[in-house]
Amino acid sequence: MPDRAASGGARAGACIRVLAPGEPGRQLHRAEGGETVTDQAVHVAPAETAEPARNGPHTPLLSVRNLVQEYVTRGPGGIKTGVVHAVSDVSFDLMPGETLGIVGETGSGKSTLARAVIQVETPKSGTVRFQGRDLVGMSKREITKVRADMQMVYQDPFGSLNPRWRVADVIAEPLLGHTSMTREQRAERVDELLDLVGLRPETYRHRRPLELSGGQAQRVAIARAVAPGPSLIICDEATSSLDVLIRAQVLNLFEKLREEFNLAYMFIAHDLATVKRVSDRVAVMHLGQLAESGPVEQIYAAPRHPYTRALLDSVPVLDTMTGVVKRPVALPGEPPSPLNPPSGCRFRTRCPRAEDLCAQEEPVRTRVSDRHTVACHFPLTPA
Ligand SMILES: Nc1ncnc2c1ncn2[C@@H]1O[C@H](COP(=O)(O)OP(=O)(O)OP(=O)(O)O)[C@@H](O)[C@H]1O
Repeated sequence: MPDRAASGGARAGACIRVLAPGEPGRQLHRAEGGETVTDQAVHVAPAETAEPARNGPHTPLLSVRNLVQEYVTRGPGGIKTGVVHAVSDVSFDLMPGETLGIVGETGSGKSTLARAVIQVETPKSGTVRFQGRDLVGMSKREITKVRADMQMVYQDPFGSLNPRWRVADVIAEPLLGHTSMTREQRAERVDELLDLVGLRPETYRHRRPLELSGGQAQRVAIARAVAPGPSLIICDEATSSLDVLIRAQVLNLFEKLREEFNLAYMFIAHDLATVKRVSDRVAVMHLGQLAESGPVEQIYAAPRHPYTRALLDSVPVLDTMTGVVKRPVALPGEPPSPLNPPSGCRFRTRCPRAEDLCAQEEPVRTRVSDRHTVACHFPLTPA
């Protein structure tokens, strides 16, 4: 569905000058005509994990390797009671302009992965190479600079917008590092950004966040995220709290930004239909691990991991040919505790295909086709 509100303001082919803090003069060009993407170097990923983008260069924008994040739980007196294995040995690549959907049940580690990637939290181990540089262990100052290129949009826009500030100040804040920009230039930039996300500058620039609807506030959060000219936006349930119509508009907006600026997204969501709609590739997380990853059409049409199959079966699907709604099948049992994951395969206690081997050995991620990997001793055979 075309998003008139969102598309109305953008001037096709124009060049919105959105600058990263500390990078005077840097410009983010619309990608139209195969134009500029970023001004940073990118590195070549190891051959075993590099996955070609649909139309892009063969060098990842983001390369995550063996990422581990754990939380120590403590009881009375600060005594250690356990370790939550929130993210365990996760590796993936993300190409410029690509959207990687990340799905999984609640508690499977999606948000922890996002926080570790953007370095809101330092991971226990592993590497996060972004534009060729490992972010893990960087100083706070360096990370702040990198964040201009890697932005996050959260589920609750009101939580990330200062309620006392006017919309114009909220969006202008990431631009304040540009001492070379005058106040007038910043104001002009804010109006361009409001225009870009489909909000009339004259109507919205002076409002405060609490005077906005949820959809409008999310657009402001997106304008703020886009302001410094990022090449990656991490969306953590960014459309989950929006009603269906507004969600469609915001998804269209993400798509428009991607087309115009060659933006890449990590798109975390529970809603499998939304992930299917926006993603090029999908990574399926189960209890902190990647159970399966691959091109969206393969994951949805022919999943190879029994967990992915069960996730897909757990949502009602309308057969558009017959008009019949396929009844959902609940995922078997409760997810095991990340405090004490099962030995071997972490899904085995709920898996209909589990055999002795599954308790003894952890399955390694295996490539089942060109860009499709699965971590299962007994993967499903494609129909
Ligand atoms: N700061 C923390 N301290 C202790 N445990 C944590 C912390 N943050 C997350 N966890 C635990 O880590 C696991 C992964 O949580 P996470 O929020 O990443 O999952 P999720 O897939 O994003 O879930 P949801 O879809 O509900 O947001 C959960 O068991 C959670 O309780």
